[in-house]
Amino acid sequence: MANALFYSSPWIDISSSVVAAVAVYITSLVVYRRWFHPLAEIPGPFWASVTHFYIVKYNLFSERSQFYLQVEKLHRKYGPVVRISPDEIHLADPENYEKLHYVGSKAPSKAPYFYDAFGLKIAAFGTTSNELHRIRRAAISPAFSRKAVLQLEDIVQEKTAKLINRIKDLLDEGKPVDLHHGFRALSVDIITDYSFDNDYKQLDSPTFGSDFYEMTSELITRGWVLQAFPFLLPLSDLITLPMAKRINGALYEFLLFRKRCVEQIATVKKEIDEGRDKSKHKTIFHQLLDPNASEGHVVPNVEELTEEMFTILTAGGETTGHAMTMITYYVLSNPEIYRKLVSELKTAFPEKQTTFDYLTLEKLPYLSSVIKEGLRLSYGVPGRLPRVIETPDAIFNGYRVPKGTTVGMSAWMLNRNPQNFPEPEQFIPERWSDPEKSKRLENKYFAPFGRGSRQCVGMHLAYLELYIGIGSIFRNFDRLRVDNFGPEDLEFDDYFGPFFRPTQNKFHVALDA
Ligand code: HEM
Repeated sequence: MANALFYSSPWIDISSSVVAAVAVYITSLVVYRRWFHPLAEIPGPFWASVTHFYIVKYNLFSERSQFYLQVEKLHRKYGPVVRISPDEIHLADPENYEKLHYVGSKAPSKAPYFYDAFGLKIAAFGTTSNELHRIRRAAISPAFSRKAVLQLEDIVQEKTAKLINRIKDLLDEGKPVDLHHGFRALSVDIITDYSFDNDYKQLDSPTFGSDFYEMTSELITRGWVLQAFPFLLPLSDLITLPMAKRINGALYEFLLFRKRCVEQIATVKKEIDEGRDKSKHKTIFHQLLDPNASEGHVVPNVEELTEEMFTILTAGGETTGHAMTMITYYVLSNPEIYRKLVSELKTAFPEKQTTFDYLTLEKLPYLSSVIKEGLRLSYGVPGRLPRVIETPDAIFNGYRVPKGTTVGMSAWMLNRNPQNFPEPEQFIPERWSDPEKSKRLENKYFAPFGRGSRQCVGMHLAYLELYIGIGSIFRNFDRLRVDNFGPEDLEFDDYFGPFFRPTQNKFHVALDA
């Protein structure tokens, strides 16, 4: 009797029907995605063709976030075009880079599923609409032109001299110097001085502001969580400072940092509006708030300013600091390269001095080759930059790819292509010494700052910092050695930028005996 009741329960009938309907839906979806989808012909693993969780698995549920390495393995197995999710493909052939990254209203746009997770939808970096990007980019570009950036040279010189003095003091005391954090402190102090005329003084901190780096590293990992579960994004906006304090220390520090940015923006804007501004130099704000900054310049509102500033502070610190760290590591690990670089700098600047002018530095051929090779091997943004095809069809290596498909290429693969960079894992500045060959590589096969309309806006500033930072270090110190850091410590996780684990040794230098 009880069994009869059980079997005839309407709830059981409904739930069985729901389960059956879900099973039919999932099966049909899998069959469609794998065999009937417009990308069905594109090779790749079965699971990648049927579910987006193929990528999520590598980003979130693996020991390390190294999907960029998995993509490399897939290309080795399946060829130059690989399907990495139901509606996304990845390309390995460098010839495709300029088909994907160019200037124009029909150029592939940034993929919303990927970039919305950064929570910066109205900033030049985060916006996925080409039209909105054109407006946002026009607002910030004048502040980062080569001309505008050259006016900043004094700031870069002053901060670099400060770092050099800190290094000298520590070496005199017989202590190793933490250049992993030292270079990041340099970039953060430069960008905050440039932005607010008020730097974060990380170069004065005994640890070079390592807590700021720890906070960024801890929080950056959450980007992939928000990408996998986008419904969490609006919820994360509801977290207040007191709530964050209870939930997670890094989150609390991050919200404080964001609050501080907003307050600084409000103060600077008010001072400029009321004519009380006493800045020592023209900041990014002066540029952004000046309606005559450039033709057609639209002054951003406070919300837009906040997002732009926040992007600039986070994009401008870690990337350049990381490149300087890697360049210094590779030079010190190769005695012949170290000797050649120091010799070129000594010839150009016979006297030891505190400032080394940029216009002279950027003309030094060996230093330029060292910087290019360092940018190649530091992989500023190592993983793919996913773009959505905006034209009816695109063709990559013979495969027809319809409008709306997400297509990506990565610096990790581009910079290690053995046809363009033989012995790709070796640091060989000489590969850039022939001007014609170097130009060909730079024009077509090398894009550390991206390419096209979404190319890095901070590129001129980054070069200014790299030339002055690297030039000053190696003109001042010709007897450094790497301290307790080896090739195994170079392995990184991809959280849009390359990040090292807390357990890995950080790059330190000491005086050679
Ligand atoms: C060595 C240093 C740097 C490297 C390797 C680098 C690399 C890149 C790359 C690859 C992109 C394209 C990202 C994408 O398509 O999603 C990018 C964009 C961007 N970078 Fe940099 N960057 C560096 C320094 C800087 C600096 C110093 C700043 C700040 C002033 C900055 C601000 C930005 C911004 C705002 C964008 C977005 C541009 C847009 O979409 O219009 N970067 N960067």
